[in-house]
Amino acid sequence: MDRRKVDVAIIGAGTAGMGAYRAARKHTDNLVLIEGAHYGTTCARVGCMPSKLLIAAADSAYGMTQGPVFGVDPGEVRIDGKAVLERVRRERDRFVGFVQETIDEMPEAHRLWGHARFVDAHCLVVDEKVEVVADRVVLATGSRPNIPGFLKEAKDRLIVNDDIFEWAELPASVAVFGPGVIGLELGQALSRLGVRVRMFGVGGAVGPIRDKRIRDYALTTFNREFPLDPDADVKAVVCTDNGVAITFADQHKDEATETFDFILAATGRKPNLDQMDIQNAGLGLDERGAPLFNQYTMRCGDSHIFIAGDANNDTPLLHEAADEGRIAGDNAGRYPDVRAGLRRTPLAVVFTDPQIATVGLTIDQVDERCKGCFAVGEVSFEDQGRSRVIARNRGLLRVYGEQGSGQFLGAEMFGPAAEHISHLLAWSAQRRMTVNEMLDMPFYHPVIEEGVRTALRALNRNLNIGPEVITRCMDCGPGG
Ligand SMILES: Cc1cc2nc3c(=O)[nH]c(=O)nc-3n(C[C@H](O)[C@H](O)[C@H](O)COP(=O)(O)OP(=O)(O)OC[C@H]3O[C@@H](n4cnc5c(N)ncnc54)[C@H](O)[C@@H]3O)c2cc1C
Ligand SMILES: NC(=O)c1ccc[n+]([C@@H]2O[C@H](COP(=O)([O-])OP(=O)(O)OC[C@H]3O[C@@H](n4cnc5c(N)ncnc54)[C@H](O)[C@@H]3O)[C@@H](O)[C@H]2O)c1
Repeated sequence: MDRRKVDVAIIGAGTAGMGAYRAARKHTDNLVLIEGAHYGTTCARVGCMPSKLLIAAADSAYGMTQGPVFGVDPGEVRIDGKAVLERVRRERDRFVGFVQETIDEMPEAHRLWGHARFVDAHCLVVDEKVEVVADRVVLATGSRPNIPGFLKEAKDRLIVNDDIFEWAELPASVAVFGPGVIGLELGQALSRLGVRVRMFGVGGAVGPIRDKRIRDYALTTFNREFPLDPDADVKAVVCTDNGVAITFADQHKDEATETFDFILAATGRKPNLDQMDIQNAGLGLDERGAPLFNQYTMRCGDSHIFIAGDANNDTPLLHEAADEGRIAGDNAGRYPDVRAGLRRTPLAVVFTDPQIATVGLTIDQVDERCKGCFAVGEVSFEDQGRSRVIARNRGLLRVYGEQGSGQFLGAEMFGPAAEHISHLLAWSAQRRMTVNEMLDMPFYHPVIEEGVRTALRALNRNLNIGPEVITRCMDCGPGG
């Protein structure tokens, strides 16, 4: 077996691993980036980018059906599934190509191909061919779909997100298990592209929404497009000659059986730590077998091992993976002089229509932090001026603030332009702005952000800081 001795070994060449590599390289040239399956990153290959490309096609199809609202008749809308999927792949391959170029620019000695596992805390074996003895290690192994056992009854009709982007044609029907982020994004997109979709959940959750009023609004809205039961009673999943038959209790609690071409498992993801003999690394593990780590240094206990990205299952989002990779790589490089890195205000966006966004603390976290002394401001987008003008007037925004200080702490939104509005709100939260300070900022007319001002004014009033809110106030133009 070949043997290599390095200062830093990074396992996984995804977003977190590549970020860790760049940061560690500022400290040492004796390092290696180990990849066992694909270069290109989950984000570009099968995650953020191809999913958003599919959603863009679905948005376009849906937008055409909305033409008559404005008196514009697009004629018959025909969806060419083959062309839709070809564009998804073509653009996806461009993004993957950019990542591959970055990998190609790395010195060959810094790249090692193969699956890594721990022999002991410093020794890794890669594909049983190379032994890597590393002074420090970064774990950036990402995650993969977590599929409940009963779905495996669907056999070759069971798919995960990766498979959709390889389809040559759109199927006629898909049952989606898991109305989480992936299920909602891909399920709604398929539905808008003409695929019959039914969605099954457990426990009542809808995406990442924690605020009950927003969850209920979103559930009603999605159910206008496709059936979504967030707490479904599924009795059987059986593979037949015609597809996969699912027997479930319908909305009247009667037993119904419906057959689909495929089942999409979107039931959460699990870290890729289970096939690498992590127990040999000598780390403190939680009840699920994942290493305990510090969120600011990414260090596992007081060890020489750091963990970043989806592998630590903390906040499995792209920008967090990038930040965590950079912090982990920098600390692995500078070890033992470990430093705390910048962690940003929580921000997540789900690219459904309307979009879902979560910012800062959830309503339960606000309640806990303020010991009940907080208030909520709300706006409905149904009568909001700009939203009505462009016929995107669906949704709710709820903003949370602390009594006394008047500090803005967080928000949840299901509504138009949430991807943009959530940034304004997250930036305000990170700057620790008060609601008054946010209301001092300029608001143009007529824009969707005027709805944010309405919610903030309501919040200020409910905090007993601002004046009584005037219903349909015309000072700033109609529909604010
Ligand atoms: C369908 C979908 C849509 C998404 N959309 C968004 C979005 O819109 N916005 C957003 O912020 N996030 C989104 N995400 C989440 C985002 O893609 C991930 O948080 C991010 O890609 C994680 O990066 P990572 O570096 O941790 O993992 P990865 O990019 O998965 O990299 C991990 C790498 O480690 C390798 N590896 C694993 N084990 C070993 C081993 N033992 N030895 C060697 N190599 C190994 C793997 O092969 C892989 O290449 C989406 C995810 C999915 C699945
Ligand atoms: N726009 C984005 O930022 C984006 C998009 C896609 C994915 N992601 C990231 O990827 C992560 C994983 O996404 P995900 O959608 O797989 O996970 P998730 O945790 O968001 O959703 C999983 C859903 O499956 C449900 N579920 C679990 N077991 C089930 C069962 N047996 N039957 C039916 N439903 C079941 C859960 O209740 C939950 O609603 C997300 O947490 C997110 O961080 C982000």
